Amino acid sequence: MSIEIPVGLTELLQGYTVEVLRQRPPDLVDFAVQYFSRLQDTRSQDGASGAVKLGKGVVFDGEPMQTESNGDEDGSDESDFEPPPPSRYNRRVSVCAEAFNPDDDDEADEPRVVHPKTDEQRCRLQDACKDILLFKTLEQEQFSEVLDAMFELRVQPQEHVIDQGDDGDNFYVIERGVYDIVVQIDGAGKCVGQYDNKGSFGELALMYNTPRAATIIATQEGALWGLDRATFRRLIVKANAKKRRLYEQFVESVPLLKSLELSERMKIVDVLGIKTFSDGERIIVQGDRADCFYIVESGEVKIMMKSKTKANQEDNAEVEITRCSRGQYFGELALVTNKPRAASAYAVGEVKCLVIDIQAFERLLGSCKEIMKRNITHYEEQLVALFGSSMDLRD
Ligand SMILES: Nc1ncnc2c1ncn2[C@@H]1O[C@@H]2COP(=O)(O)O[C@H]2[C@H]1O
Ligand SMILES: Nc1ncnc2c1ncn2[C@@H]1O[C@@H]2COP(=O)(O)O[C@H]2[C@H]1O
Repeated sequence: MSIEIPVGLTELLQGYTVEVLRQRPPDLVDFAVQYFSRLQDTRSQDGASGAVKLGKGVVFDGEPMQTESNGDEDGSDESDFEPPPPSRYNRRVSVCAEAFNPDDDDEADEPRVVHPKTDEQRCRLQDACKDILLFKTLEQEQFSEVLDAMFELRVQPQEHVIDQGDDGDNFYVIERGVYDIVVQIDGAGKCVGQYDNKGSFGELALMYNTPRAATIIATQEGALWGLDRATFRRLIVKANAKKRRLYEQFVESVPLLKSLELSERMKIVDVLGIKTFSDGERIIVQGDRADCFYIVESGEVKIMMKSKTKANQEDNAEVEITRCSRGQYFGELALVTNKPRAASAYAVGEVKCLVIDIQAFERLLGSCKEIMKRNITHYEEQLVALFGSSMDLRD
């Protein structure tokens, strides 16, 4: 007997499930009542009759729905659609309303945003974006769309690029400059980190429809590339939905992450990038400054350290310390101790790693640091066994 699934049922339940995972309400039934009542209210406000439009309308932590115009009314041609760069001084003032619904196909109809660039600008933009983890899971065509939509902006010392609590307007990629990350803790602003001439910020408010989670202040004159909220949601959030499907299960199986809540693991999936390395490629260089953390998804990684024995020190020989395979992590030590990389890492055969940047590591893996710290003792024992002398790996 074949069962016919009513049109809209999958989307309806998916929307509800995503909200549950996002908000983790204590009572699922109460939450369902609230969710579906709001959905119905939104539908009647919209005068919607047939298919249920999920996601865009149901908000629990904000105000009623505010849909973005698709800008198509004037019938303008995609290719000559050229909006002015969204202004940082002209922020959305209401709490943004779209719920997290990456599978909403309607966004595919929104006009493509294009900010024309000179060859010189495009070169600088490509260089700034080459290591941005959130872009690593985009198809080539989507990545080109993102680059087309980005716009350049200059910032002055002490300028606030983002203020905590504001609505999210843009995502930013750093071309140059140093930026403090300031978070309000117990009523006082605390600098919790810094971006130093690379990286990106401003993704959280756009991904989860939440107010900005930190204030970002330029400490010197700098240059940024902005990506508007609509393009970010249409391309990056959508690619993230695919990433969740691909990596959720794997991330569940990583021993280090077992102690985290499901929603925390999903947040890790949302911000991670995927990098592949060919046989023999150096992934980490001993002595370098650290800016990310790795989990092996496939293949094997060889950890090598410059020898500490006198005889070998002269020819600077590297000694193999250990290998990491699927589900194991490396590159955490320098992030935990604030020291340079303690060893080098090389791909053995083709290797695929999940990569998490230092800011996301600090924000999302804080509670795993104890496990990592305990492992340092094991590292020290390994080094004693290999080199015959102890080494101080701690901060
Ligand atoms: N510890 C942190 N807490 C919150 N946001 C952070 C932190 N470190 C970096 N950020 C970035 O600061 C940004 C502020 O705006 P968003 O909340 O949109 O996205 C945030 C992150 O990209
Ligand atoms: N015995 C060891 N000593 C130091 N690093 C090790 C050892 N075994 C594995 N590693 C990994 O090698 C990585 C090199 O970069 P990090 O210092 O950031 O983090 C290090 C650890 O993750």
